[in-house]
Amino acid sequence: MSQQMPEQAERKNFYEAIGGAPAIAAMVEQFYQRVLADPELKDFFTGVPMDRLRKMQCEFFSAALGGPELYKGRVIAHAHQRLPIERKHFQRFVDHLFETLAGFSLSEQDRYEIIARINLYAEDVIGVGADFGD
Ligand code: HEM
Repeated sequence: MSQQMPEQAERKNFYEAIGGAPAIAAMVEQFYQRVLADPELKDFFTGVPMDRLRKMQCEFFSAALGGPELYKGRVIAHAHQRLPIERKHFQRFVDHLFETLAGFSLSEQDRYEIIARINLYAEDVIGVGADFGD
């Protein structure tokens, strides 16, 4: 095989691509500025200690993007189980993440791949405490 795809052949380490721990911290900071400025989302965070949440999110994103930090927070489903988060809230949250990532050294494809990873948690976050339908 003469053709190789060095970056695509293995699961890409986005943690390195984005610029490691300092970039993750800056990204999380900018991300929550957006989330807390969103009238559809900000009320979810009333009374939440944001310093702890930012720290937890730094750990979470580092781990999710292939970095060395361990996520030491609660299981994602447990952390959100009392919150009435609907799909539309989740979508806005992810849209803010996508927009925030645009300010970092990632291609558009990288950003879509990161969003795809984060979307894996949708069912853990949405509706656990909101929708007892059927
Ligand atoms: C994939 C999407 C999401 C991920 C990966 C995520 C991740 C996290 C993490 C790591 C924590 C900290 C857990 C801990 O304190 O141990 C947390 C807490 C929290 N998240 Fe999310 N989250 C997501 C979506 C959302 C959405 C859509 C909302 C609301 C619109 C939301 C609202 C909150 C709130 C209010 C807390 C604090 C809960 C508390 O301290 O009781 N999250 N989330």
